[in-house]
Amino acid sequence: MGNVIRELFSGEVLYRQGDPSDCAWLIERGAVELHSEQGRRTIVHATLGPGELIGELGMLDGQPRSATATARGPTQLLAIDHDQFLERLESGDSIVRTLVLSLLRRTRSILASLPADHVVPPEDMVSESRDERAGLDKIRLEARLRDAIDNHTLDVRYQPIYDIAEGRVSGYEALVRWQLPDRGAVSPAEFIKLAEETSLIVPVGEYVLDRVLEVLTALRDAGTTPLPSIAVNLSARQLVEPGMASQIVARTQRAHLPPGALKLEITESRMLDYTPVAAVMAHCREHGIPFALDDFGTGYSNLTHLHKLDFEFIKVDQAFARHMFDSPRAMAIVNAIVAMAHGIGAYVVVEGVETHDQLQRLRALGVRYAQGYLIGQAQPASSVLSGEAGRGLQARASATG
Ligand SMILES: Nc1ncnc2c1ncn2[C@@H]1O[C@@H]2COP(=O)(O)O[C@H]2[C@H]1O
Repeated sequence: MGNVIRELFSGEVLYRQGDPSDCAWLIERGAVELHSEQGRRTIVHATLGPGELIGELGMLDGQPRSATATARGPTQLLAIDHDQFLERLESGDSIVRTLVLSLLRRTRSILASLPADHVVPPEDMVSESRDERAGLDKIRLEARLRDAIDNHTLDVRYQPIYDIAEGRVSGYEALVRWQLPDRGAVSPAEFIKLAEETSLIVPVGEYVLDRVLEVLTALRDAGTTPLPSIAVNLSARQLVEPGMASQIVARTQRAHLPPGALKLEITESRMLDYTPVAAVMAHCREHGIPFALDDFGTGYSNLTHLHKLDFEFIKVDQAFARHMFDSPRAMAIVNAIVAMAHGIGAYVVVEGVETHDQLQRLRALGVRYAQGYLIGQAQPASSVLSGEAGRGLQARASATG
């Protein structure tokens, strides 16, 4: 992945007519003039400004650049990745694909037949509908996400998980956070969903995995015993992405970590094809990587998952802990999940634990693990490394235990 954000000085050439096409660009600031040589004449086709795309023709059909692009004044551009765009086009509706490709062919033939002195005035080219603006915003966010991965500005935080039976923090869940200077926090739901639309989700997953393996390795090297486990969230879609599982296994083996140090939490927001997921899970498990089913009891995280796939941990959605005392039904459901989990040899982790009363009740129900604000919020790697992330809160959680 090259530079996602490109700054050009006035007069700098972005590319020349005839150059190979690798990506398109969104103009963020400044202006770009497009011109081509026809015989001895230089024809200026247009000068494009903020919010406009350039280079989309070559990106779409791989033909060489139809014109030379030169910055007029200091200009900032965002790269639109060729592979990601094509993945979207290929996974899109075949009717939309046909229309886009037909428009592309037609545009090329119109451009080829324009009189030599024809200049497209900028106002004729811009018609930003609401849909188009939403598309540009997505392009921007995606480009910045690629930039964040390249420049390591995604933040991984660690939320402690409390082992109720042993009375200590025994592990963490890694949670990825993304802060943009001009936008504030971008919710993981938004950027993970965006990344999942293309294979960009693979480098996001690898990024988090690498940070987690760094923390585990540092803890091990510092002689921390017992070594806490750290869980990484992956969607089943991510897990079956070609090469993902072998990458996970290879990286974990390279780190020489004991079995169980790295866990994977499967989050699911849609229906699954179980066979490939089961195969990948079996492969990881053989290499000492256990699995947790996340958000159990909501959305698509259902009994069929437990029937078809083998999980070592079931994470009960926080809604159940929250309503345990005001709803006997919620309490009965947690109870039933614990009984079921024991029946299939899995441990239960209840999320969203906020009070000592909840913790006490979960202990009485035989729940093994708790996670939530009572135990601790997500904290930086430095607190995990210093032991701080578990210690004080652990004392608090066990105070009434
Ligand atoms: N006549 C034109 N008016 C506006 N933009 C153009 C014109 N001709 C080419 N372009 C843009 O200039 C880009 C040059 O590289 P591409 O051929 O990849 O994609 C082209 C379009 O984005």
